Amino acid sequence: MSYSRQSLMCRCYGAMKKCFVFTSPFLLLIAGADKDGNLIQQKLHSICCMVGEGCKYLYDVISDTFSWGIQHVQDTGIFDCNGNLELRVIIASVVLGAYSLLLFSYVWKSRNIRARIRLKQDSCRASINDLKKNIIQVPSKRVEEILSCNFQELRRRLKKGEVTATEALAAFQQKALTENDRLNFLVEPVKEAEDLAKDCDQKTNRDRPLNGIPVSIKENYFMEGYHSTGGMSTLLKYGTVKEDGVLVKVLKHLGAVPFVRTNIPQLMMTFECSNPIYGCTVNPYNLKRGPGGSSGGEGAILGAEASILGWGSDIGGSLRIPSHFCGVYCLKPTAGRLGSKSNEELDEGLVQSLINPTPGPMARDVDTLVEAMKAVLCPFMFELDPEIPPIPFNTEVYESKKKLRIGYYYSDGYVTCIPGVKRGLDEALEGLKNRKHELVEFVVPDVRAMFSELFCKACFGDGSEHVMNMFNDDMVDPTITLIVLMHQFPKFIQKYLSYISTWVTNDRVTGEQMRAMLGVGSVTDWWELTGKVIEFRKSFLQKWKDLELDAVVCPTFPYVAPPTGAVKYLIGGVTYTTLYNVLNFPAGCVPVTKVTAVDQIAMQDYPSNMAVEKFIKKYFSADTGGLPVTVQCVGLPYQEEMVLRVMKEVELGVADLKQS
Ligand SMILES: CCCCCCCC/C=C\CCCCCCCC(=O)NCC(=O)O
Repeated sequence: MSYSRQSLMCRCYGAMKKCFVFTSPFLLLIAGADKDGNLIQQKLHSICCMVGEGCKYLYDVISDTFSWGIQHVQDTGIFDCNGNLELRVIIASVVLGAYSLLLFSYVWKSRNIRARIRLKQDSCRASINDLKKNIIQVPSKRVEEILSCNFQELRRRLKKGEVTATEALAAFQQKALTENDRLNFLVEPVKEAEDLAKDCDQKTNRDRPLNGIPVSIKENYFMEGYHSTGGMSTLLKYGTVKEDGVLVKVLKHLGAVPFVRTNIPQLMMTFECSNPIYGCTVNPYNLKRGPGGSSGGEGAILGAEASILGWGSDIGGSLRIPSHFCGVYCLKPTAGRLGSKSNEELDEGLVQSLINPTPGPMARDVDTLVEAMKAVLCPFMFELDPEIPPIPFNTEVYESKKKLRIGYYYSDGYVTCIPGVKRGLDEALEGLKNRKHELVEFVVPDVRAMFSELFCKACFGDGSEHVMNMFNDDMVDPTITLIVLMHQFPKFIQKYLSYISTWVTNDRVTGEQMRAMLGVGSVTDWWELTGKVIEFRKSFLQKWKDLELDAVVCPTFPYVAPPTGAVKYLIGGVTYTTLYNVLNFPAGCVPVTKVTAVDQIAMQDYPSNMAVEKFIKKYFSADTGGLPVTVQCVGLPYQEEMVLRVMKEVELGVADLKQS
């Protein structure tokens, strides 16, 4: 069945269900009264007896509710109950029958969904067990030797034939399987990895830029023969992908060996890495905490040093948040620089063109990111996707020794950063100063309005309708139940709830976000929104130009890895990352420090005015020792090389500080 027919059916079913659920209590009230205002108890009773004893309880509840309802109607005198008794019996039976049908269809559907999920889980488990049984045997000393190499060293050894691609693959497979038992970052291994590695071992292939390098790939990347679901089991129905996406094709062409597919949050629009198909991934530094998302599986596998180069994606922070929580490096390029044909359009209809997602690399040092970008920005990719601007990596910008003028800020004006994050930025700035760069304070514009009025409105412009239709045929992960449940209510109730939530949380952003997720009303509204985004970009750019900045360095996120299950209370933090998606500026993360006991004690002075701050105080005052902190380096659109240069400067600056 086509996507659009499927989507139309879901929409109809959803609308009917909503309509029915909200009107039927009134129909039942009308149907339940006879001319004296008494309930048609006997008749209902006999119907219920026919269905069996089990319904008796239901009948009692309904009957009591009717009695109360009718009494209430009579007391208020607004309904004179002179209708036709038989008609009411029919209405009552129809309503009850329809409820039973709905219940039955719900149970049936849930059964099918569970079966679909179980099937996929079984096949993933079998794949993992298969690899465990058949993994190429490499002596453990050799494995350790390979795993201890950085990217440059591993590439050099592979090129010289000192390490074979097959050995490198086996070493990372072994490490990934071991770490996965602890962290659950694996969706499934890539079955053809061994064949790809064997091919890399041919002498004629050794000069390829990524020859023999094992790479991990986020689940939403298209790979022939694999499902790409974004954690939505409903998308399993469309089967496995028929063709590799652009980046996978490019990586294979360059000699890389994709060896595992990694986990994501359900729908990929939050940063709690959990979904009903593949379960919950945890943080390599603290198993009670999350790795972030949506590229959370990538964060965890790289943080656990079970991969050397990974590929994720980002529309609101999905590369940067897991990098920050797991202490790894990443580059979120300008949306467009690596195209959009690698991992998007999981489902037609989920595409909007105002704020675009982008694929990007994740790694364990800046050099790997640089080499990855140099490699993929190649004629082969420009030919495959002519929409990608054919701009190769600008080595001159990256290697320039020119002193830079760098803007910085400690707060974006909304959620205050915890002490460990502030200290991380202190260290990065000190390192940059020591390397003779000029630092300039930078004040960012209103991020609250940016997040709700621009980011949420753009990403959920259809009032989250398309997404909600997908949930009609899926289980909802507990990490997003609340927000999905809220969308079941009619819009006017959601609006009402949004005002209550502003009042309860003492935070206007929560309510504004809820209203923004109700979408825009018309094409005119969408154009207006587009105008606002353009205006926001223009005025930000002007500020940047006025200060003559080369780059900006700032916190990646206001807090470190949160306990699993806590993200729903901490969403406000995303203003730090979403800002650079709305602007479409490239940004990367560099790990700079880890939370200390002193940082934890300093949490006593953390504000607790808004609910989000209270939750931050609750979750980050203890048990955060040793959790990584990164800083975010930002550049102007299409200046990925400048971002990488600043990242390198931060990396070197912080390393110097630690040595001195
Ligand atoms: C209607 C149900 C939607 C449930 C999703 C929760 C929504 C929370 C609202 C806004 C928060 C935005 C957080 C963004 C996190 C980063 C996501 C991201 O970059 N995804 C893109 C990708 O993975 O490619």
